[in-house]
Amino acid sequence: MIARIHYSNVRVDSLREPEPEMALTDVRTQDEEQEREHLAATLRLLTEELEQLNGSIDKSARTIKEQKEHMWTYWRDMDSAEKASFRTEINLSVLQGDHAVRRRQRIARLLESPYFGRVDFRRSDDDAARAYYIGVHNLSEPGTQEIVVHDWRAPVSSLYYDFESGEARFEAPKGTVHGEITGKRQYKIQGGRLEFMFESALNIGDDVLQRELGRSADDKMKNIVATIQREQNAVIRNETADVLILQGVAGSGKTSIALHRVAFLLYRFKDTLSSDNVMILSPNKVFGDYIADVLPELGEEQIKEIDFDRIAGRFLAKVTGYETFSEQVVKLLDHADEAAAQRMRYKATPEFVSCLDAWVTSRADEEFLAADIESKGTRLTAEWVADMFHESPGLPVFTRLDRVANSAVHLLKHKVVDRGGKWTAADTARVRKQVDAMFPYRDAYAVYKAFYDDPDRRGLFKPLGRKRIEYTDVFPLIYTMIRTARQDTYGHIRHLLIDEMQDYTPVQYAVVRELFSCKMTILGDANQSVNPFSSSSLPTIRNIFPEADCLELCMSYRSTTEITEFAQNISRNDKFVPIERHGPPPQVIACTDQTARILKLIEEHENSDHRSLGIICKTVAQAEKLYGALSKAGVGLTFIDYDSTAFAGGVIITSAHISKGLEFDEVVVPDVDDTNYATEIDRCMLYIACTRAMHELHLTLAGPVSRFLEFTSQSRVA
Ligand SMILES: Nc1ncnc2c1ncn2[C@@H]1O[C@H](COP(=O)(O)OP(=O)(O)OP(=O)(O)O)[C@@H](O)[C@H]1O
Repeated sequence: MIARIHYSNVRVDSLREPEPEMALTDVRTQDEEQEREHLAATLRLLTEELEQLNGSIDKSARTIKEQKEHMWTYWRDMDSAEKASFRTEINLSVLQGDHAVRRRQRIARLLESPYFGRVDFRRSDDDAARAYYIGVHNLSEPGTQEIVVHDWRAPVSSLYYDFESGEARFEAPKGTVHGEITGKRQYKIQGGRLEFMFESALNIGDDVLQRELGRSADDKMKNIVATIQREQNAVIRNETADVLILQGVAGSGKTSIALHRVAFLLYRFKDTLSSDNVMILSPNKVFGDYIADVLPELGEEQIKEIDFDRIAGRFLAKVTGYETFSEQVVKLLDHADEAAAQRMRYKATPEFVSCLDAWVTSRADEEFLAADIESKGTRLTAEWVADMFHESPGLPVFTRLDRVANSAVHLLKHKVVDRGGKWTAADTARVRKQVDAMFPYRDAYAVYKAFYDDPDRRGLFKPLGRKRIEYTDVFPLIYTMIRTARQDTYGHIRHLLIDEMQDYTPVQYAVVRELFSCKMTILGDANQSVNPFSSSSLPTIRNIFPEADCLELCMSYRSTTEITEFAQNISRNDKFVPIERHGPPPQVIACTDQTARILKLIEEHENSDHRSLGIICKTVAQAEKLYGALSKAGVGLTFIDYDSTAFAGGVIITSAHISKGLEFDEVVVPDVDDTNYATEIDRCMLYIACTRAMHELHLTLAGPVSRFLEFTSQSRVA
């Protein structure tokens, strides 16, 4: 085995300098031959490791079974120390078994494709270059511990992503290693077979990237380790930022990169960070399902997910009913009433957060009125109460009131009992009532409501009937709850990912800051807001996190040049750099019977090589109606609405809002007439819908074309 591995770690300088009389094709053949042998040797090593792991997993299972049988047989005769020691032994065996199972999963992945790249690097203090093969996981030769495949996250692997031929360096644990890259190769290995190999002196070769981008969409997001680009690598490997803000145009790989960043951080800080300590704040459950495979593919456990609706549920379930974000978006798409828009705009500013914060915190000083507390002939003076209350100025007001009440109950109860009296639960309740009466508000809801009594703010709080508040009040109210009473936080989370950052307001960020005191990666695209009245711009988010590192991704990878240029005409972003990849131009199809035309597009799709088609309507109601019509015609398609939890392949029908973050080989956008797409929010939806397409985009309409598509007047088809 050792000899095989030594052979495979062939010194590449000998490969690079062919004998003068050798023809180039001979060198290529020789290179390919050596690569095939290297692959075969690596696969042998993996197979041996797999067999060994299978053996140790079987052994672990047998040991656990025997240990359990032994424990049950002698359980009665064991003392508690023996029982505890037995349990520890079994737990240890289970842990070892789990570890071996995880390792086996990694080996199985490597057997499928052991590596995707190689970089030949000569250290400055070395005469010859050495080949470093790079894959999804590490693989070492068991005898020598020599690394045969380097994990893509290892320090040396950054050479592959960051440098072209020539001078290069990487950060090793002992300091910077300088040297020279003498060659780079990329491989496509599938099912253990070398399908192709590229020599690439430059950055991760265009050829491989083009092949990857030209592929059909999967029903799950896939990992991109083989083709991570340099600017993306900078985001993934940033170890220093406590908060990292990533602004990226549609399709620039923000979500992919954020997940790869998590995998990198889990590897880099494996002693202090585990997947249990990382959470993603995602826009919805369908999106959560779509991204669910990326981390497991990279050999990491899936991370927990949360969304703002669930945070709202946790706080408000017992307080009040409330409108959800999606209900707000639906309402806005239906009809944006100016007064509601004004309320949203007002509550979407950083000034609103400061103003609410100042008002809530000053309530304790301005409105708490200490009074005597009396119970069963015993009394605590107002001075005592005031001293007690002012002893903890840093605590939220209701927590301070609780402290006063608890201390008062404690003291009074002792006095009464010392005198031979009795103290009951009703006495405790009476004391609490007296303390509560010293502050004019019963709870956070009352405090929040009173904030709008100020003449300047009248009319800005408008509940939706009894016991139901607008979405725009949900997070201000939760913020008030946090500022007025102690709340449980997500203390165990050490890294939080926030996707779709533009959709969250400063007060939502204020809530996040209170609940998560951890490092964060915040990503989004200002052009993909779904609520123009309350979206946050990059400068706004930067102001909320002044300590953040801000990075930007401008190259878009998802769509063909034709689709990205089309989408740019709907909503321009001058920083946008489309990748050079061509396909058919988007079609705007004017027709009298859109359903019939869409049925024809579905039929064409089913006869094509494409795997997914997204029919993206402006609203969920429109999607549901069209779903009914298409299903009636016998088409098999999946309707996704706000309650859906899973993302499937094939033909999908949904709304633009729900399609955020998803992608399809082909997209159909129905009803692109000027009644349906007329307002700013409609423009956002149209942009989101069009940018979901990877290879083909079709838009259908039956009336005058939307004002946002006037640029297509020359190219419409009937
Ligand atoms: N370096 C890369 N190599 C291969 N594919 C890439 C690369 N970067 C991005 N992609 C692909 O581009 C597509 C878009 O990626 P992703 O969904 O992460 O982008 P995004 O910026 O979050 O998009 P959006 O904001 O529009 O939802 C995906 O198919 C992803 O695999």
